[in-house]
Amino acid sequence: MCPQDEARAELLRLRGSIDNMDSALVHLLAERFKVTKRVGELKAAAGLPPADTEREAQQIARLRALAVDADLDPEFAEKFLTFIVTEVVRHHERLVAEQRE
Ligand SMILES: C=C(O[C@@H]1C=C(C(=O)O)C=C[C@H]1O)C(=O)O
Repeated sequence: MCPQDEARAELLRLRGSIDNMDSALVHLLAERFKVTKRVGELKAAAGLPPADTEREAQQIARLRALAVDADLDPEFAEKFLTFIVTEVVRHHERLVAEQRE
């Protein structure tokens, strides 16, 4: 096999692995959002605030430490978590608004 064909074959293998991990991420996120939906419903029913910044600070500190151990950029880990949590809190706020309607 010529070097380009070898590179193409390796590229295909690597992309297969990337696709598997992207699938796992989507499934993990779907499960996480199912659980946070239950948390949102629980909080809305109990009159608790949609966001909990103390809990978020703990999660950020924990994920940053995990990222360092895993050789992942902790800034990226924090941005990724913040992106997800922002969306979760938006869902929770919508639940409260719907309850008021
Ligand atoms: C899920 C919760 O609600 C919000 C969303 C969080 C999350 O997505 O991890 C964390 C804290 C809260 O701001 C919670 O309070 O646990």
